[in-house]
Amino acid sequence: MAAGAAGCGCGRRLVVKIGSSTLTTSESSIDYAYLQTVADQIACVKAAGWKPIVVTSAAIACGLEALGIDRRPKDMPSLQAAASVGQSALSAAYARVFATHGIVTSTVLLTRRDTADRRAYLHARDTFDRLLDLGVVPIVNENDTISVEQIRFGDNDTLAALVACLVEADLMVILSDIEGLYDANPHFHSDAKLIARVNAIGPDIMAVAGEAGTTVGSGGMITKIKAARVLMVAGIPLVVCNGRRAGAIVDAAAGEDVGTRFTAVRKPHEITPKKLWIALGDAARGALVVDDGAKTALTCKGSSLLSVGVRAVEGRFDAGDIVDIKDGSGHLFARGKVSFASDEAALAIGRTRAELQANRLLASLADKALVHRDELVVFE
Ligand SMILES: Nc1ncnc2c1ncn2[C@@H]1O[C@H](COP(=O)(O)OP(=O)(O)O)[C@@H](O)[C@H]1O
Ligand SMILES: N[C@@H](CCC(=O)OP(=O)(O)O)C(=O)O
Repeated sequence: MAAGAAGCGCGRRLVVKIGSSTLTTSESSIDYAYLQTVADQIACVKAAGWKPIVVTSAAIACGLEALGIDRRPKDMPSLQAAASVGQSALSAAYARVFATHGIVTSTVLLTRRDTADRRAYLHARDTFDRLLDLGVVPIVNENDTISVEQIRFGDNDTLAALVACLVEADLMVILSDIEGLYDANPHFHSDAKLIARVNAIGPDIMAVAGEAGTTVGSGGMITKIKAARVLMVAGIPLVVCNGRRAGAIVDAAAGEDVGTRFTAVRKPHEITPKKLWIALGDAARGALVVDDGAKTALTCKGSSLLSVGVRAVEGRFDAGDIVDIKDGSGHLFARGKVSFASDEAALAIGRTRAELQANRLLASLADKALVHRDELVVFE
């Protein structure tokens, strides 16, 4: 890291996500010396004008350490209890390392539900705005202690992407235990090569990230790619790099070549709070498989998805649920809020508007798009 390499951030917003596997030692306890180096770097980019937010994992690891539990339990109440113990220790550790630079930190614990409706979303955004105005470095984690399956993100890559979109960040950096995205998991493929830049996420990129991550972390590379997919829609660059590399945050903020940089080449689509919720906020209840014509209409023309271009309906869902939208080869390229329940959709697919109108049972579906473009997020 060169002196002054952080460049002038000029009030630009930076979200730094630190994964469990990076923040913990091989014994799964918090690496406090490492945490200090993170604070040193964040103080450096802050001094250069950036407004940083840290999304941190490892409350559970921290709690297990404090409770003297060696093996990570599998049941939710034990994990939630560990998170409850660990989160305060984690917050205190961050407060301590940042205090050495005279920086005040705050704790922000979020669940999916906190961003589910526009009001909650705006409240969260106002709080971040005020904290950043006050010069505070917010330390964000999922509220693991109260999050149950339906309202939890589970991994912090998704949470960090949500925070980055919420605050309209200028850059997000994921500090992981690996140099970046490789063309195969290097833990299993010794000849795997680092991919320095990704400009589009197609089936090829999804395929290389398919294998599971470490036992400490919960996301692996696939959740980072999914986060990148949403950030690309929002026009926010993402760097995934090795958090143990000296000066990683400073170099990533300065735009130097470090790890894998994901950038959207096309003009970013507008990502509204509603679209962000569709992209990240809720698990998909099913999927629609579309033909090539429908894919082109969605990706190139910004059209709504009409029944006529849908080839198959997967899973059971109600009107208003979130569904994945895949092409004929199974590649997920969009998500949306569906206007019909799965049984209605199964009857309507492949039919034109005129055919729906002519059918007494299906006529009520003729005037609605299966997924309206205002409720559709296209990743390509
Ligand atoms: N193509 C790939 N390139 C790099 N890492 C990969 C790839 N596929 C799977 N992985 C796995 O993802 C891991 C990083 O994810 P994870 O362990 O969840 O870390 P974190 O705690 O930083 O989120 C790597 O250590 C590696 O095992
Ligand atoms: N919220 C959890 C961390 C979840 C987690 O491990 O996420 P990740 O680092 O993205 O694999 C915790 O603080 O323990």
